[in-house]
Amino acid sequence: MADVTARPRRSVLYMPGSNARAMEKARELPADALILDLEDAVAPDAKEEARAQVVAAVKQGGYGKREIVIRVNGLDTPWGIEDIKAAVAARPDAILVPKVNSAEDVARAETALTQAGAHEGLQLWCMIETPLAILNIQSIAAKAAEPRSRMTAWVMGTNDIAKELRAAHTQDRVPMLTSLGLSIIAARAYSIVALDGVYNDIKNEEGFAAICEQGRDMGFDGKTLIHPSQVAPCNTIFSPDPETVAFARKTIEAFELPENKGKGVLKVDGRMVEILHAEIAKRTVAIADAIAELEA
Ligand SMILES: CC(C)(COP(=O)(O)OP(=O)(O)OC[C@H]1O[C@@H](n2cnc3c(N)ncnc32)[C@H](O)[C@@H]1OP(=O)(O)O)[C@@H](O)C(=O)NCCC(=O)NCCSC(=O)C[C@H](O)C(=O)O
Ligand SMILES: [Mg+2]
Repeated sequence: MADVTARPRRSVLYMPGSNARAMEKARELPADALILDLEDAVAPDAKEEARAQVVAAVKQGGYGKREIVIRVNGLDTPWGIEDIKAAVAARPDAILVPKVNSAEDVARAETALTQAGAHEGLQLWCMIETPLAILNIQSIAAKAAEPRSRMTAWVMGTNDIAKELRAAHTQDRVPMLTSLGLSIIAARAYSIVALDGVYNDIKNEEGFAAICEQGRDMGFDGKTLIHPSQVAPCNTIFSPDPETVAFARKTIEAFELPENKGKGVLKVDGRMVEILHAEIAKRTVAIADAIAELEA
């Protein structure tokens, strides 16, 4: 699988697959990625109709450079396998499987994608949202290192985590930090993209910004969203700021100067930079360039 980790995923907007207007409106929204949901946002009676609508919307296209993800129902539900077959046939960028509990669940999802005729490059995204997933986090992550693995990204399901833990949704997210932290550590250890969970209080702009900053500072690549009003602030918060990008370019240039060849530590603008900072700088510049290209 090609390296897809430097692609911007600052803002990843969910919408119910039963909501045709939302899927239409999403063609105009500046979200980096869209999740067309067949799972929890769709009532049981509406599952088949939503599946048909999502497939039609993805086949119709018009989403530009936005990454298109279909969240299917769990493989143990009455809809899961049919969702996967229909979703694979629509050729999205990724299929998101909910409530992954173990490495075996990842293997089952990979097999289901293969049996459904998944195209080369189709990614598998997994929801991390159960206590078992947190307990099994390293073995789940290790599946990404297997040859031909499609698993590239994790999405934190903070509503389900709060439900399962009987934890409160507090603004500081203290009850959630163990789950978020372990997931980030495992994702980073196995080069998996990590996306933060949703913020339910749509009207609370200050609270949303604070929680975006917290997720960014923990290391998340971006955040999942539920409403168009959350897209622009989220893009801003998860974009590297211009000063950081300028300093990153200077750092890379400094290490490339002939007189600095072979050096492990330098001073740039009065700050110590080591080779590890040059590596961080390269990623910052790659993300900034990818954002510029996406927004061009
Ligand atoms: C939460 C909502 C039900 C609110 O809907 P509504 O009251 O219609 O909102 P607005 O009137 O403010 O909408 C204004 C316009 O924006 C469009 N809209 C709204 N939401 C979306 C969206 N998500 N994507 C695209 N467009 C959207 C409306 O159509 C209006 O458009 P216009 O006609 O031009 O005026 C609703 O926002 C919603 O359904 N949100 C997504 C809910 C969802 O998908 N939930 C599932 C994922 S969350 C989850 O399960 C995470 C995880 O599993 C976990 O465990 O945590
Ligand atoms: Mg969930």
